[in-house]
Amino acid sequence: MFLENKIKSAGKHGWIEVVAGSMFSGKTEELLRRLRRAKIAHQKVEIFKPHIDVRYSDEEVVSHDDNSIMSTPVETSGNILLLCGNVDVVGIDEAQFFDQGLVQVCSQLADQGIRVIVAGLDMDFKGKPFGPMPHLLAIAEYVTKVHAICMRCGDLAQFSHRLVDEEKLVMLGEKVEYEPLCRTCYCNVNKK
Ligand SMILES: Nc1ncnc2c1ncn2[C@@H]1O[C@H](COP(=O)(O)OP(=O)(O)O)[C@@H](O)[C@H]1O
Ligand SMILES: Cc1cn([C@H]2C[C@H](O)[C@@H](COP(=O)(O)O)O2)c(=O)[nH]c1=O
Ligand SMILES: [Zn+2]
Repeated sequence: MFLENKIKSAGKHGWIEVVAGSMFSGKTEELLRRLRRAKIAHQKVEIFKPHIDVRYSDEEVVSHDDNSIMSTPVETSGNILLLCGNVDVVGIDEAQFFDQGLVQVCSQLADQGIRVIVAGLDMDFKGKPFGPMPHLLAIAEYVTKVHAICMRCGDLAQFSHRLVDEEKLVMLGEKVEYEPLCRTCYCNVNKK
């Protein structure tokens, strides 16, 4: 459970929160939970996602459990800065798909007094750090690593194993294309 500071009583200072983990680990659910609570607190919230993420909806951030919130799809991280006038909280989903400029954008927003909440895959299907996520994890004030359930053994999973024969880094997908695995099961499937 993440406990929010009170933006108003603490004065105008910003910070970066990162929610990271494998696919199906609850990143989007946790992002939505934090954003809904900010809205309940009457804070002005803007939510962004990369324009390529159109799995469930063009304009919404949608979790695997079908919870959703309206968002603005953007082509580059720079567009986020242009769309953040007078906001208290900025939410960004699928951060791994953004360009490296997202790091500077998040820093700038936090420096301006905005609470920035970023959710994304920390590793790609090869187990390598994904896009701007490692840098964001390094500079964030608060980091939450969430875990899925391993589809082979029921342990905690931190890897996203690709089930189809495709080598390109970006390939949108769901349960047909990916399964979350623990370290032992991920090592076993990659030995074969
Ligand atoms: N193997 C799994 N481990 C955990 N949750 C799973 C799994 N498969 C499906 N889910 C569902 O996915 C939900 C999390 O969805 P979501 O927040 O969209 O995850 P993420 O954004 O990390 O991919 C869980 O609440 C659960 O109902
Ligand atoms: C591991 C991995 C994933 N992807 C894609 C697959 C999904 O469309 C998203 C992740 O969505 P989620 O909300 O975290 O479930 O990313 C990819 O393109 N490349 C990869 O290596
Ligand atoms: Zn396992």
